[in-house]
Amino acid sequence: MAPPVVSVDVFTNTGGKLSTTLNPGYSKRAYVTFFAGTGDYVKGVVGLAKGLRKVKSAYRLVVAILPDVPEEHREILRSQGCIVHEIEPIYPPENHVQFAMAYYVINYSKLRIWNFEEYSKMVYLDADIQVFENIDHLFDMADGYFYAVMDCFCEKTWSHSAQYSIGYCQQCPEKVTWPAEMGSPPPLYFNAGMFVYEPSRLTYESLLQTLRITPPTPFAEQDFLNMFFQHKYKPIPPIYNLVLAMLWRHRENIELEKVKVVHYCAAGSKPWRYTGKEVNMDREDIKMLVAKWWDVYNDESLDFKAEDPSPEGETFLMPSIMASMPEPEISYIPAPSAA
Ligand SMILES: O=c1ccn([C@@H]2O[C@H](COP(=O)(O)OP(=O)(O)O)[C@@H](O)[C@H]2O)c(=O)[nH]1
Ligand SMILES: OC[C@H]1O[C@H](O[C@@H]2[C@@H](O)[C@H](O)[C@@H](O)[C@H](O)[C@@H]2O)[C@H](O)[C@@H](O)[C@H]1O
Ligand SMILES: [Mn+2]
Repeated sequence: MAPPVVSVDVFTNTGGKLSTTLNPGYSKRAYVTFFAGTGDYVKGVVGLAKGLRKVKSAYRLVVAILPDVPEEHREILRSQGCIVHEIEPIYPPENHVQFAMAYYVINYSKLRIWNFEEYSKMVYLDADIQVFENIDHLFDMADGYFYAVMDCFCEKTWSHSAQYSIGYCQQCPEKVTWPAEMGSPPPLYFNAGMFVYEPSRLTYESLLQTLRITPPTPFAEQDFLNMFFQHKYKPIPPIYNLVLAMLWRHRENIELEKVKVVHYCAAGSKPWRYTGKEVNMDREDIKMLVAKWWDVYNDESLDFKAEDPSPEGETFLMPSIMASMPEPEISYIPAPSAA
């Protein structure tokens, strides 16, 4: 049976402008990405900021950064119109698990973005994502759910898993059916490089509480979020997060010309590190998508200019000054339950 993918087509895209005028509450929306380290991921964030500008997104890009990001990189991001928001790292409980990629350990820090309560809804995008068409309509989806795109289990990064060992993938569940002796098939599993969520102090506290008693697993915060939001998860179509391996694993599930969001997550595909040498990287579709990323990154007309009409009529100076202040230490008093 095909998975119950939510259709997003029903939403008319007003670019957010109209909705903002009609309902001031809509101004509490933003895109958010995560950025750590001294390395070249800063290029990914700059590319993403320019990509969102190119598609005329009505909302700002907040960059949740770890303390290790050097000042010069923070300045580059501010000069590209981003709201730089420092967060403290979050570490998983002590354990000897092997992450699918060693650096995934820092990704638990992503959980801090649930504490961004100045926004009512946010769309999270990895720094290795590019947005080629406006996706502001994602903010109009019903509250109360966690929206993301289903992942693929076919790449070697999944070799630790039961799914991989029997050749099962949720993208083609008929090809290898889940054997009865292995119990019920695993619940739908999303890729955590892109998701739509609602910041909430309560959810944030609960995420941190739960993490304390949850041993880490190979896909780090992605596994954790899948477990935590299992019953709130609603799959959205793969055009909102094209995990590149889908192009050679499940080509029949992808209409490339309709893809709005590309996630350069396959080994060797980060555009700013691309050499074309790794397996599958010499494909024409990959070369085309990497070239499209560079077109946006190199386009000087997409650089932020202070005189640009700011999304939502906000001034650009105020929020970035405020956002770069450390998070206040608030001790949370739970609100009385409505029941
Ligand atoms: O040195 C790093 C590594 C990762 N990231 C952030 O963490 C995300 C997740 O890592 P990555 O996208 O490399 O994982 P993949 O999607 O390739 O599995 C990146 O997109 C960045 O937002 C970062 O800022 N610096
Ligand atoms: O820390 C866990 C990470 O896991 C994810 O990785 C992907 C990616 O590594 C692909 O190459 C795999 O093939 C795919 O299946 C896998 O889920 C997210 O993209 C990233 O944002 C982050 O959450
Ligand atoms: Mn990624």
